[in-house]
Amino acid sequence: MDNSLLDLPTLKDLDITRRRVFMRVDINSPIDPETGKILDDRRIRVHAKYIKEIVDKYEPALVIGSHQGRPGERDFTTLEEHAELLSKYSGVQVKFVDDVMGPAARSAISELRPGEVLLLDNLRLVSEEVLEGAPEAQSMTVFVRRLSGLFDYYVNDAFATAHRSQPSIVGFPLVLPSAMGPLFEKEVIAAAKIFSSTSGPRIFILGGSKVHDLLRVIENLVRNRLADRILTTGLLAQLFLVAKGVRLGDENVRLLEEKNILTLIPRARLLLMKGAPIETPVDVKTHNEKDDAVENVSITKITGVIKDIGETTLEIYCELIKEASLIVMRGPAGVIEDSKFREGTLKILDAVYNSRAFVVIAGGHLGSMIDETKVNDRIHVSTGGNALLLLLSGEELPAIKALQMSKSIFHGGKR
Ligand SMILES: Nc1ncnc2c1ncn2[C@@H]1O[C@H](COP(=O)(O)OP(=O)(O)O)[C@@H](O)[C@H]1O
Ligand SMILES: O=C(OP(=O)(O)O)[C@H](O)COP(=O)(O)O
Repeated sequence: MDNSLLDLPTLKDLDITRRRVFMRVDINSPIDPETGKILDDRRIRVHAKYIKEIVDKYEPALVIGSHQGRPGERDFTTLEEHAELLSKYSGVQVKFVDDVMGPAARSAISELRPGEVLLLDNLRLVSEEVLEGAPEAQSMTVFVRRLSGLFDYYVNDAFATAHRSQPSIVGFPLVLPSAMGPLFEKEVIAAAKIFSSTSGPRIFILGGSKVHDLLRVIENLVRNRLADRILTTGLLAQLFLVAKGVRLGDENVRLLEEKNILTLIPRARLLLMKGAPIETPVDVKTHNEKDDAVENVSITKITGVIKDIGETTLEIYCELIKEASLIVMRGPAGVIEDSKFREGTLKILDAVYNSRAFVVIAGGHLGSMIDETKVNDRIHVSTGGNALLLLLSGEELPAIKALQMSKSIFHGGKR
């Protein structure tokens, strides 16, 4: 990893005391698909602590923005509950406006006084925020042009979204003096130490549902020879099973098709043919919706919808985990929203806690499954998922590039 990351501008390089600040955070959280309520508020708790510190130290008029889910997905919600939880955990009253850049948001921002905090609604309610583009183009969006004039400074504390080249991440740094926030800084410092702290087998346990990002991570890991073993779980495992010629059954293939994952098969096959150290499950837990039955089946005899990795796979993966000196785990092994399919993730986490390895646990859903009492100096729990993995695997993250551009445009920043 590039050590120049540690030269990114920080809050010490700006003078935000009692000034107007727009801070991008990532309080994107797992959501109960039935009730729309937040299932786990770990990211909110972490950000609340830093928001309190910033308010106490600098008393800015602090406007916070975050996304939640993606349009069209069931976790795409408004941020009202997030504001309540931020207030509860920070002890600072966090106002909420159900608008992003319209008249209601702009007047709430203008009326905000030093020492007060306002949360805007889900930034992805603005269609421009969902599109990726170069920083120069994003700085010209209506979104950035409408809001930037209302602020003196921009702070990016959304490390977990640092891999998205979206306006709230890369647009504002080009038009406002900018810095990374305290959580972003902590994550970058921790990431810089990860590979230097180990020698010996490096095992990546990769799962969850964001398969496009993960395939890019795996390609980088393989190209840069950073992984000795990659244990796949979740929807990622299904991609590699299909790439190996395993028949998953119509229901599972349909889900992969809906998520546009089947288009990735040629790239997955190429990795396998190159001899990439990618392991796939030998059995899975399936759910049969007709009779609500849960079965543990071999991958040669799959019926029903795959919801978790199977028992034999767990035994093998847990055995392999014992060999590791570095473990990077990202994404749950199964559909953890349903308690019947949490076992794979929980048992792997247990093996990881009990290993001798230096451990990195990355991402929102996985973070929600950790047992905080097991976390010690050997275990780094990152708020970032794919952002951290892309950084570790050698990519330049758009958020970091934009902060570097900002530093050269505004010469470090003080206004
Ligand atoms: N076999 C599976 N089928 C469908 N979804 C899965 C499967 N395994 C895991 N998932 C889903 O992956 C999602 C979490 O993935 P992701 O967002 O990539 O993780 P994180 O938030 O930790 O970065 C969860 O909503 C979970 O239901
Ligand atoms: O949860 C996130 O990423 P992650 O699943 O890689 O941890 C971030 O909030 C980014 O969300 P996105 O992948 O919808 O851009």
